[in-house]
Amino acid sequence: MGLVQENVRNFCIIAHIDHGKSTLADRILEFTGALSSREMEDQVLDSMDLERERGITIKLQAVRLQYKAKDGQTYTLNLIDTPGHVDFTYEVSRSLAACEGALLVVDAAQGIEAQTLANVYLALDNNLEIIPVINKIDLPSAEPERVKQEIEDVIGLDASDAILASAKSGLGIEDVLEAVVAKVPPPKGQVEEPLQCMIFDSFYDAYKGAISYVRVVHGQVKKGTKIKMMSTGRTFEVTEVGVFTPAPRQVEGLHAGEVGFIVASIKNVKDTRVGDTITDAERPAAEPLSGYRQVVPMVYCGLYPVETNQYEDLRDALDKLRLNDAALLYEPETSVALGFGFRCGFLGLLHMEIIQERLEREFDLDLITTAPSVIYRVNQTDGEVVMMDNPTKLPPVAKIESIEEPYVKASIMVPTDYVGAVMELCQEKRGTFTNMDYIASTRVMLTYDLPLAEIVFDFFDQLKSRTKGYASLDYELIGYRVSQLVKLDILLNSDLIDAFSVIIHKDKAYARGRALAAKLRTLIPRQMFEVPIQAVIGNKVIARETINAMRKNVLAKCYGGDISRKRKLLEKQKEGKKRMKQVGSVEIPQEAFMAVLAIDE
Ligand SMILES: Nc1nc2c(ncn2[C@@H]2O[C@H](COP(=O)(O)OP(=O)(O)OP(=O)(O)O)[C@@H](O)[C@H]2O)c(=O)[nH]1
Repeated sequence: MGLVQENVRNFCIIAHIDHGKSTLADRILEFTGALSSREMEDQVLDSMDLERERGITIKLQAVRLQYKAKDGQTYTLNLIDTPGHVDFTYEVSRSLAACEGALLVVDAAQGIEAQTLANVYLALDNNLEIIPVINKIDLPSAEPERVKQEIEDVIGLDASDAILASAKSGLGIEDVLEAVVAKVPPPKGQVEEPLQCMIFDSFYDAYKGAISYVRVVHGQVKKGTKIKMMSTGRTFEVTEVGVFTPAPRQVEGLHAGEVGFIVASIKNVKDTRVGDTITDAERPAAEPLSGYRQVVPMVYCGLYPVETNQYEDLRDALDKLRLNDAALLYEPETSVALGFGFRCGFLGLLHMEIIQERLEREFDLDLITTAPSVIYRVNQTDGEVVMMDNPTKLPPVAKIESIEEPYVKASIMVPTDYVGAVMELCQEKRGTFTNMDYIASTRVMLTYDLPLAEIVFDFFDQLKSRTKGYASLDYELIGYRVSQLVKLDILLNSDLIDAFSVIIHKDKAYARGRALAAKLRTLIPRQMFEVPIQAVIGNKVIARETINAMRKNVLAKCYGGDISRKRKLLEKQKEGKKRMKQVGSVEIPQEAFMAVLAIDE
């Protein structure tokens, strides 16, 4: 097998979002003849519709390519795609662990960004050979020399022979492939040893069940092998092994050092957890590969159907999405205001938005989403510690000793001109300054400890708008800290609307309560009677607004008028109704539930 492994190269592409990772991957596929240019009309590696629309990579994939190098030999290249967004860092780290090398793509006009660095550190942790590629050199604003210098200064990599490329025009692609062959080491594993494969991604196929993308580290796997998932102990029989070229193609077997997929009539992606080790059930490895961890959702929100009769449909839709997304969590919950729905857990805000959009678009559901919340740790006076993902579940004040909230270490990279703006924002968001590093002379890396809850609100949007889009952000969880937190409730017509409740820092509660009450007054239409809106903390009312009673009946002016006009009006009202939720005695439009998020302080 030695000879085969010698000619295998497993590599991935790491980059900040939009620096051209997918475009470069497409060019590589095209160059190696895996796809004709006609097939390249759409970017291939980003396959989901939503991904294409948002221009981001959500699911990573692996493609096997044959490349005839200038040395006359043919190499098997496995290109593993990685997601570019901070929500999916764990998936990035697993796909890196499946490789020996990484192309570090940096935009020649933008230079290094926060996620470039984050990904480079992940790659270094995994001992990957890093090949710098400076992309978009066709742009008039490209400054490859400055970017080279940045790579050397900031990352400490030798960038003197960084490849200059334009994924758009196809320039430098052969140089990239030659560098992969020359610099990325071949895989080392032993075919004779017991099987150890790492799952770096999985997806659900309606006919074949859950399919695992794997890197075989030691041993071999083929059709008929009885495999065991080392984190759960569950066993399955392999029905198919194969590779993507990018079309799926069955192969005889996968051996140490190779990358491919395994099908084994697995009903649920929960059994093919990213990071888990697959071994041979009859000759198991002594230990799993290192680095596996279970992904934990960081952000929770309630999802409720606007029409109560869509509850079952919502459950079915979540079941279906979950098949393909092991990171999505949900459990039934009931809200006094909204009825039956689900509490859902997500990796981050982007993940949450993607799931919401898919539910509405692919499953045609009308949803109400409650404000996202992080998980708080409540230390009760009786000594019990409760993890709480829903503000309505907060124990009564008398039972609370203290509340802790999750904190992140945020790294923000920004041109020096905007340092003041970023510091001001971090201050407003209760951040604690920890560090500032100059990167070249024009840019700065700021580090802050920030409450995750503040990032979850509108931090990223604010950061972008206050720096004209120049700042980039990366963050990682660093633990829990005690904070002065209170629960802010909203009463409509004296009824507590649980879906509006939020946990918030004491110092911000008054401003938020006032703003929220004022906002709701503009969003909730007049009813037949006067509706008071109150923001309360505990028993204390901190803000009050009033929605005046409706004066006219819409139909009143139609009496005696022509019938079609009347019908039109009724239709219109019905349309409007669809987006309304009857809560107690008041009708609340869908936007109101998200308004909690959109308040500027
Ligand atoms: N001018 C120019 N534009 C490029 C080049 N490479 C990529 N782009 C453009 O840059 C944008 C982002 O490219 P993508 O390949 O989607 O970026 P990405 O890094 O894959 O982004 P994610 O998949 O979201 O991580 C697209 O509009 C590309 O057309 C290049 O060499 N030159």
